[in-house]
Amino acid sequence: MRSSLILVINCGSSSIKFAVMQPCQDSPVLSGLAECIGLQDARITFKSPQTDKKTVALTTGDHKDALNALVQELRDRALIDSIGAIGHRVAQGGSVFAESALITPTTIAKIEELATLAPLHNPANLQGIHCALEVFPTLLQVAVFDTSFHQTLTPAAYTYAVPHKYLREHQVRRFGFHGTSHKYVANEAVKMLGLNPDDHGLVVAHLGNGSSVCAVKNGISVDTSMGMTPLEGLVMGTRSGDIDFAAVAYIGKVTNKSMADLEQMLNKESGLLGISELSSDCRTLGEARKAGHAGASLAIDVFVHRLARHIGAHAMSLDRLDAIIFTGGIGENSTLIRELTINHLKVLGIELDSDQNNQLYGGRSGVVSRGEGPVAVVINTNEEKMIALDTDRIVKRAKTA
Ligand SMILES: Nc1ncnc2c1ncn2[C@@H]1O[C@H](COP(=O)(O)OP(=O)(O)O)[C@@H](O)[C@H]1O
Ligand SMILES: CC(=O)OP(=O)(O)O
Ligand SMILES: [Mg+2]
Repeated sequence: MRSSLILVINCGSSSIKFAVMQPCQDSPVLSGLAECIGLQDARITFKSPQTDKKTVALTTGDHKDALNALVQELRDRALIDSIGAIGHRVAQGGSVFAESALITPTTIAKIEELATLAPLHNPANLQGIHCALEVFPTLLQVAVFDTSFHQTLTPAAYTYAVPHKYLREHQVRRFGFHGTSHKYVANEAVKMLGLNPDDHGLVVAHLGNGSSVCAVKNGISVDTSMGMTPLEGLVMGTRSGDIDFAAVAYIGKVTNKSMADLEQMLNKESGLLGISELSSDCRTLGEARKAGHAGASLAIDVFVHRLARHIGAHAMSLDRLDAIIFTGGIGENSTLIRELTINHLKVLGIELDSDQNNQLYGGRSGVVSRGEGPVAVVINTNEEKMIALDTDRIVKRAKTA
């Protein structure tokens, strides 16, 4: 397996996910999660199918420190020489990148230009790219964009109702995110449910720290809830999702907050965390709700209400509705969020199968509804596999060009 492994890097601002993949396999040979990047107690945890979890404290806690710890682990496991290429998740590819791209100085310059359109994500993604170029200077590297899958949105779906010159002159439009995940689970759903690849309609709910809904018609994204940046749409861990801009302007006026403060408030202090005044983590909120915490209860109710509303709205962008798919950390594991959401979907003819729902978490997928109508399904996403496959394809193309 010499030089046949792909290192997948998904760099966030405070965490980095790594996976060492064989492109055609579902499970990683090694996975890693660096947490609390930039903070004092930064650490990295490694997992492989053969060994127990191993956690190492990071010295400086920055992105480069985490990558160096990963390199050491790859050396210790004699995997370092088998890494043939690196795939990076990049959130915002704008209208520039309709597909994954080989990382070159031009690609980096374009990703830098697009950073204002995904301020929480692209700068962190770029840090990962720069560090990886330093640490692995001889390997080909590929950027895989969240936005590529949504390049099929029509102008009706991506245009904001603001003066058109802002789209013409400044690219102000909806792009959508989580495309790698939406594409993967939609494809899995077609296989799992035996749907016709040329005649199906799905609504995918990717629910993680960032969450979005996508309407997929015959394998193609036709609508999605995130917009120009990953702030629009659903309620998220710390992001508000949809909000009346006049409400934000009013908050700015009564608190003297600047535009930058307001952006920070909507991205980092809102969502589940902002409503509950407790946590952004759905697990913590589920437990607190059971214990009678009013803020946690309200946060979950608002999350579910918004999610059900977006699922219903996205169904209207399809010609037929075969299935609603739950994926991402919350979608795959929270039986509570699925139960509450499916109970909101009666108008669509979807009825919860409680027994099935309560059994699907921790990596198990399947149908969680009953009856004749569209089905509700849990499918585990695998962005790492998609990134590895695309990286492999782009690198092979570059080598034969
Ligand atoms: N067993 C669980 N029950 C409920 N929520 C869970 C469970 N496991 C993970 N989650 C939630 O999933 C979310 C993180 O999802 P994930 O997809 O890993 O995030 P990211 O967007 O960072 O990739 C958190 O809100 C976490 O609480
Ligand atoms: C685009 C986005 O929201 O990504 P994440 O879920 O990783 O925050
Ligand atoms: Mg995610």
